[in-house]
Amino acid sequence: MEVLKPVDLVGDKVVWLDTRYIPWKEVWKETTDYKEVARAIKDMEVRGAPAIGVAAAFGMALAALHYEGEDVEGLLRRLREAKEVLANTRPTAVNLFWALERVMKRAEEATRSGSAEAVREAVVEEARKIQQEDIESNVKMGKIGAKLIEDGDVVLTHCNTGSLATAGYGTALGVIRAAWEEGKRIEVIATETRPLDQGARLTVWELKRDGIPVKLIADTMVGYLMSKGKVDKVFLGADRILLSGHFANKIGTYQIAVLAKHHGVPFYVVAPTSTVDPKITLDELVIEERDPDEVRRCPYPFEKVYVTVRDVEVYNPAFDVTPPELVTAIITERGIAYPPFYVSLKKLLEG
Ligand SMILES: CSC[C@H]1O[C@H](OP(=O)(O)O)[C@H](O)[C@@H]1O
Repeated sequence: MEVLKPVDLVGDKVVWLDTRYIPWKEVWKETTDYKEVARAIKDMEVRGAPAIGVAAAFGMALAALHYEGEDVEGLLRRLREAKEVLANTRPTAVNLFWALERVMKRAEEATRSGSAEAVREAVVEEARKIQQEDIESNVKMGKIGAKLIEDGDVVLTHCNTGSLATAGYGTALGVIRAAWEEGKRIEVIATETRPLDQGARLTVWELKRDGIPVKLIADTMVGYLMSKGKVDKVFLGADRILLSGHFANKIGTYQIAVLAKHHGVPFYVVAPTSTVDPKITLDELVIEERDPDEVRRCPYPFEKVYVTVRDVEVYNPAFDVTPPELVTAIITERGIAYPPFYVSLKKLLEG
């Protein structure tokens, strides 16, 4: 199945697909400037927790490759500046911060060699490893999660968790792809996922390319379809998972989880262990608030079209938090975590 790498490091450039134009057209961009990579993450040209981690790592690679001096201290200063800029793009997906820490740690370890060239090579190598590990974990999660899908299932998914949100193949969509590739005749129900329509624009586009049957619904239709027995299982992604099993994901996830619990529909989260954050507690979890105009307007590139009165006040949290009691299981590349999650997730992290 053809999957896209939404962001890649090609020579000394970062190349990415501006997903805001999908499904109308594929607009590819490139830059040698880490600040431009940061802007692309902030503007959600590159989006999806794993993909923004990979993009941030490649941003650090640009900072290293385009630092002209040969003094190691100067190069480390440049990398710390880049890390700060990239870390200030979006606050919720832990993959971004985990990737930046990993690349910075590798750079500092490489200074023992004393040469700026060794530091540059180490940074590029670590960024590529992060990309490759994400692709490999997507495929492993796909195989593990596909066992939970039966032939004939109708699977609901929310937002976009495919190869436009990861280094390739996808998390929840990776599970759906794997089940399809195993010959299971499934059908997907994709929610539109207002206000930026990642489901209507990206998930539908990906599944159509894969030839996987998909029906698009408005976010408001989930409860009705579950009440009519039209949904067999829910599979969706995550941006940050706590050891308690609480997880942040695209706004609208929590209400789907409540409806799934009420209607006895199994509710599965699919995410690599790099999305689990063992360091913070629930009250430290930051939910990104985005531009109110995203709710007042159509999504890019029709953002000049308002769907309401221009000065209406707005709430625009980009994510919500779902409690563990609403989660059937969490599928990772290391295995499936079942409640109690503070035990099962810890065990998976300890490998
Ligand atoms: C595998 S993507 C995980 C996660 O990231 C998305 O957020 P966004 O589109 O704002 O970057 C969404 O919450 C997905 O479930």
